[in-house]
Amino acid sequence: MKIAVVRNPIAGGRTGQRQWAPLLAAFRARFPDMEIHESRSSGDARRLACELAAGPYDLLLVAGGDGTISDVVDGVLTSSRPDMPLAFLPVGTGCDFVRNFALPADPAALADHIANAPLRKIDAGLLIARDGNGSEQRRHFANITSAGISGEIVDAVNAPGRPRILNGPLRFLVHSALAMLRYRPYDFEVLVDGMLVHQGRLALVAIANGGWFGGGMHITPDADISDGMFEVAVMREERVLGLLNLLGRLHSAGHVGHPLLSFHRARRVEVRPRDPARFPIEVDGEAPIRGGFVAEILPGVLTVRT
Ligand SMILES: Nc1ncnc2c1ncn2[C@@H]1O[C@H](COP(=O)(O)OP(=O)(O)OP(=O)(O)O)[C@@H](O)[C@H]1O
Repeated sequence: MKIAVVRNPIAGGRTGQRQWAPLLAAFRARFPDMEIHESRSSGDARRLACELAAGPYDLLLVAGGDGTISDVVDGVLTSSRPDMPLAFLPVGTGCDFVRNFALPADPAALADHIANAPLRKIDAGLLIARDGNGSEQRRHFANITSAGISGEIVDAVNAPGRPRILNGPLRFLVHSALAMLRYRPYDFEVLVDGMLVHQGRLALVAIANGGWFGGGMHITPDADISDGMFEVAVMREERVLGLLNLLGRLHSAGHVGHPLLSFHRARRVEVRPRDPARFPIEVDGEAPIRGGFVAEILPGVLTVRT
């Protein structure tokens, strides 16, 4: 099997560096001809994946976190070979997307698993957004697109130019707390397959292919990456304390059944904010866009070996 690895050398920070050496050794032992290609800047994994998908490979192995997987998925799906098989080496801070697969933690076991796993098809999402100038942006995503307080947190965590005194989970925690202190609910409409399911003040809407975001928060426990549908969670909490309480329950999925939450299944979701300029969207843990958007499920477009 001819394998090209797309590696983000900064994914996971110092922990990611430590995880990489044993992974590399185990995969080199299993696949001696494996090639390694490193992303050079933010978003560069997208270019690499697009180029490598057109190359003589049987598999692209993504070594990175959710942002890297998202870039690679967008690169492959916009390449000349969108059915290029993908597999994942989790080296990141949150690594939420890979939680949808029961991957072995041990590097040698993971290499064996990938060598023997069958190819299968899973869904991906397509985000279509309009920026302040009205120009359209399209972006594929692997896991979850969400907007509201989550967009604000991810925006703050990833903001360029912020001193990186804090790293990894602690950085996420501090920025979450700061975003909560500043919290004002967002005013928007959510349409699910053309039906208005909410209009007014919301904390968060999550449009999910997979089940987890925010480093292990099980926001959409019923999400299935191969059912051809999004699972949509709408959170209507307006008070900071109530929101903290709800977010605190997410890791154990203890939010399900809460009166201020509703879940929907859909192929197409439209989100229309009253104030697009104050409306950060996060896509697979990155915050590239602001404003209103449409998300469409693309059933079975990704080929994975997991
Ligand atoms: N060479 C590079 N230099 C700087 N940034 C890079 C480079 N390569 C990729 N990136 C960017 O690094 C960011 C973080 O990557 P990634 O999301 O994979 O890791 P993570 O944040 O540690 O993990 P997770 O998203 O699972 O929490 C992404 O926005 C990606 O575009």
